[in-house]
Amino acid sequence: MTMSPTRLPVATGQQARAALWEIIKADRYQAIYILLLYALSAAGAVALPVLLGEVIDGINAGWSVTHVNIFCAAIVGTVAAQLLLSRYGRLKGYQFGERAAATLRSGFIARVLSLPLGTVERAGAGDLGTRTSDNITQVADLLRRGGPEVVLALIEVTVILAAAFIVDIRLGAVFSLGLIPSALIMWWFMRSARPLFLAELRSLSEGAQTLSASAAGSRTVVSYQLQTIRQQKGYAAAEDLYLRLRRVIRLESIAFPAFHVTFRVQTFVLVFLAGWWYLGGALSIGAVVAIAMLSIRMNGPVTRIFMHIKHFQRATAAMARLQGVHAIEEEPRTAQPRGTDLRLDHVTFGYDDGPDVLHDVTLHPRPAERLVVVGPSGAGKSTIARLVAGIDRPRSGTVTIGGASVADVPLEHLRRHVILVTQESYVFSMSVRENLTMANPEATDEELLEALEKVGARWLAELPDGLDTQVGSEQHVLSLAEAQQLALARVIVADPKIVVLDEATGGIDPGSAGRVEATLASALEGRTVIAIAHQLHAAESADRIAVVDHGRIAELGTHAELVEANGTYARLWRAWKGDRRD
Ligand SMILES: Nc1ncnc2c1ncn2[C@@H]1O[C@H](COP(=O)(O)OP(=O)(O)OP(=O)(O)O)[C@@H](O)[C@H]1O
Repeated sequence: MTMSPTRLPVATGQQARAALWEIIKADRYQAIYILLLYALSAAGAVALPVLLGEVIDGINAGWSVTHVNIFCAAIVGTVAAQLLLSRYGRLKGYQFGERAAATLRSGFIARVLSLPLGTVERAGAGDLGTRTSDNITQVADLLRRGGPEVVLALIEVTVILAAAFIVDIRLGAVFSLGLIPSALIMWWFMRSARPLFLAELRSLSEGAQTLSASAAGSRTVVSYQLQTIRQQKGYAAAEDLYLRLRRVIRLESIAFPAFHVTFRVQTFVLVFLAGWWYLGGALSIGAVVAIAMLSIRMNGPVTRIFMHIKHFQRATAAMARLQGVHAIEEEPRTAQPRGTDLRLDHVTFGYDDGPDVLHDVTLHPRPAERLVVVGPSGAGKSTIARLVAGIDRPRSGTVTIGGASVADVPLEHLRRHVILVTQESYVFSMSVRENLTMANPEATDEELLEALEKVGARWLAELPDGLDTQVGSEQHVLSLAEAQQLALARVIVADPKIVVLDEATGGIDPGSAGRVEATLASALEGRTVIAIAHQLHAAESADRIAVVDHGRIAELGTHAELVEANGTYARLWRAWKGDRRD
């Protein structure tokens, strides 16, 4: 279990904004159409005060009733059209946002799936989990709601200012200048909030990481009595998140009131000036009413912009985390194996910057042999399995299949020949059939049933819809043992040349595990099987046994040879036999 993951990178704000812009640009014709709709709707909205001002001035100037009625009908028509346009524009805006969010989501998932497996694994479930859930949701919300709202609001602001200039050029100028302090506060808030939001998101992901690591490794936590340490780590993560959130709230509690006060002051100054000029005879009463209504109307879009800026900043911080995965170096996998001969030669390996955990390991599993790897906990058995499966790459030495470095073989090619089954069997939320055919879409129902039979999955008979039963976390939940049987059946269906079983029957009760392994062994007859085992029941029947100790192959031979040699294996064997007799 890895308790301290290697963080995935985070892109800069500029890269995040550029990536957002690219997503929007991909649907630019729709974007322009929506902008036009917004502009028309905003123009309709500001036409109301301007027309009303005209009517008031017209009444003062002695317009006829018909004249006034025509103007009033025009006002009603404008309001109705504006309402329809704004509804339709919003609908289009949200649809645009949904499409953009879908592009973002699928792009991110595709990128994560193309990353080196070791990198994804070591990033930890918390980091990846928050990126794929919270962070994507934040950006998607911006694209589908916040973004269209801010654009609409900006257009409204521009149109209101333009209308103010039309009503009276001096008032238009005062109105525009009066917005500068509010704009400066907005700018200051944006600059100060971004690092705080980034820190908040990082803290959130680390909290999630701490929780998921404790949950995933709960058995280790309990057996090593680590509950208090893990609990303290959880409290520390929660405390850190609390402090980060407080900083954000403190900033908001300064910026929001400051913004509202400056905005109110400018409205007051504007209306005061308009009144003053009216009293001095420099402005008509219609213009005063129009400017007062425009300044009241300005409150809506400006407040919306300010409210959404917070979401915009949080979303760009989230986008920076999503874009971060693009900064990870690609490992081009282009090697083409000739055959499936597997070899580990003088392999040395260590995790990240840590010390070597494998030293000069040389192992040549023979075609179709069943090689059981045993050894004490932490000796390096699973690490060998990961190297054979191409998840990690050796620091020195080579792991090859058909002469090509395993870590350089394209994954879709490698998975046809080498499959690793670990104790953590994942059940996909789909039918039992789909869970199996993902390994071989051409497999028939008979082959699937046969595979399930071979791994002892008798529970299938009890499922309401047999192979069509939907399984997974939100459907029919399979137990750990059932999930492992499903994973093993998937291997039989995939029919690869090399199978690496890393404690693959660990979740099945010891009585059944031996039986499942025996049937599995016959099902995998003719394949090279490397089985990593804590229990030695499978060792006796293996073709050869490799004993790993302190990252080295300490012994290699048949059961009889190793018992005869009276070394580590013989000791383990005697202890295991003894335990069994007790
Ligand atoms: N992701 C990781 N990051 C850092 N060190 C790791 C990681 N995984 C394993 N190690 C270390 O590498 C060494 C070998 O671990 P490995 O899991 O291969 O041993 P193992 O023989 O399979 O043990 P077990 O039987 O307990 O699973 C151990 O010292 C372990 O702490």
